[in-house]
Amino acid sequence: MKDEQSISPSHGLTRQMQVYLQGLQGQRPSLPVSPDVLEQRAVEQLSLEASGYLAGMDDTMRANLEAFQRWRIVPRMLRDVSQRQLSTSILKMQLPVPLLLAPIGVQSIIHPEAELAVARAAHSTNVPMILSTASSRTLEEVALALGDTQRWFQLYWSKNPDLNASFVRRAEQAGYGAIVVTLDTLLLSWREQDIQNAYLPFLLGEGLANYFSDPVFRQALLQPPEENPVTAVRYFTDIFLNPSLTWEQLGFLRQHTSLPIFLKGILHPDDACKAIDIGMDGIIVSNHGGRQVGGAIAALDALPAIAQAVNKQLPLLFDSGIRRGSDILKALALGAQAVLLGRPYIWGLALEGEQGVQTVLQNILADLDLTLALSGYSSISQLDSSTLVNAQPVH
Ligand SMILES: Cc1cc2nc3c(=O)[nH]c(=O)nc-3n(C[C@H](O)[C@H](O)[C@H](O)COP(=O)(O)O)c2cc1C
Ligand SMILES: CC(C)CC(=O)C(=O)O
Repeated sequence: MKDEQSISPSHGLTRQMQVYLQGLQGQRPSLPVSPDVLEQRAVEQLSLEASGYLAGMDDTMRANLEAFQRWRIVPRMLRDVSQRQLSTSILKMQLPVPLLLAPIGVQSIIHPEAELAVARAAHSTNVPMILSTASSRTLEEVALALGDTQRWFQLYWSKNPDLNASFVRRAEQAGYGAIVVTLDTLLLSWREQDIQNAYLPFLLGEGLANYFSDPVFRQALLQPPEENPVTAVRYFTDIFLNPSLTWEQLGFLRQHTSLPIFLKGILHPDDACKAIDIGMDGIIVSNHGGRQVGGAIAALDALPAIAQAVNKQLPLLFDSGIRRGSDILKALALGAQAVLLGRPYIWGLALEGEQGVQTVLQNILADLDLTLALSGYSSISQLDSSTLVNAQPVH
């Protein structure tokens, strides 16, 4: 059972009233409601190094946000929207809302409770969490904090096949319901701020909890990471980057798990078709929040052609640039079945820990619920390309 914070069908109205009633008692929301102000406040709170790492790269990130601005919702009137349906199902998984928490590594640089705070907020709101391989807490600890909340495990495919198999085995044992293989980070991009700050958290041993706790990883070392962290970090850097990975090798994963496999980082329709051909279970259209290829296509701009190519043959998810309810609605209208929320929940974590993540989730879902209703839809399943118009800016 979830607590009273979990999302109900009339969540938008309930949340709005709750905030206004608190206002009557002289209480304003402590966390900024506007995503822009939220980001700004989080940046002020974090060290230069952590905020630079979180930001990543500017150019593609800006393109992601601009792409959302070009699509506009065309609201329809008088269609009885008193009951709203936000739930969806992906393969055999029932999602209460079309939203999951994107895998974000190294959360210890943001807040001391890191992924545990996020997991507790995911649990109280009943929003599924995708845990990064590069988490600061082990996948088993996070599973415990999540309780019965749905969880998926994101896999960074290292050069050590036994380690990859071990991660997948551990994820299965800890109740993760899907494996998300991230394809766009086989090398780290040229991140100007991190290079300027001479900062890479992994070199300081941050974000390596799953590695340091893994029997295969430990076996490859002469001394355990607790005794010789420098060598352990060096071994991590030796195996993490894996630019020789090819489509053929994905078959290895199939042999090692019966869990559904999602590929994250697809931006070309031909790659989406390849994923179908080799028997993958789902696709996440994403440009990693603009953090990997500077000058890349905005993820939202890639979505319509991929949705057309996939033609509902497998579930299509989306991330990169989701900031408010209308963004979720737009991505669903363009063919995504659900979206992943990235940085906004981390800004909440930076400012107010578990409570901050919970508030960010409640706000964006309230916004989605109200935007859906005001646009004339009683269910997210009614959204399609006719919901939107592409309004190119006039120069
Ligand atoms: C600080 C940071 C760390 C991330 N770490 C991972 C990761 O470990 N694995 C992964 O697949 N994606 C990672 N991502 C990418 C997110 O999963 C997601 O694709 C991206 O944040 C979505 O864009 P948005 O932040 O604009 O919503 C990371 C993103 C950020 C901001
Ligand atoms: C390099 C990863 C371990 C973390 C990540 O995906 C990111 O920083 O974007």
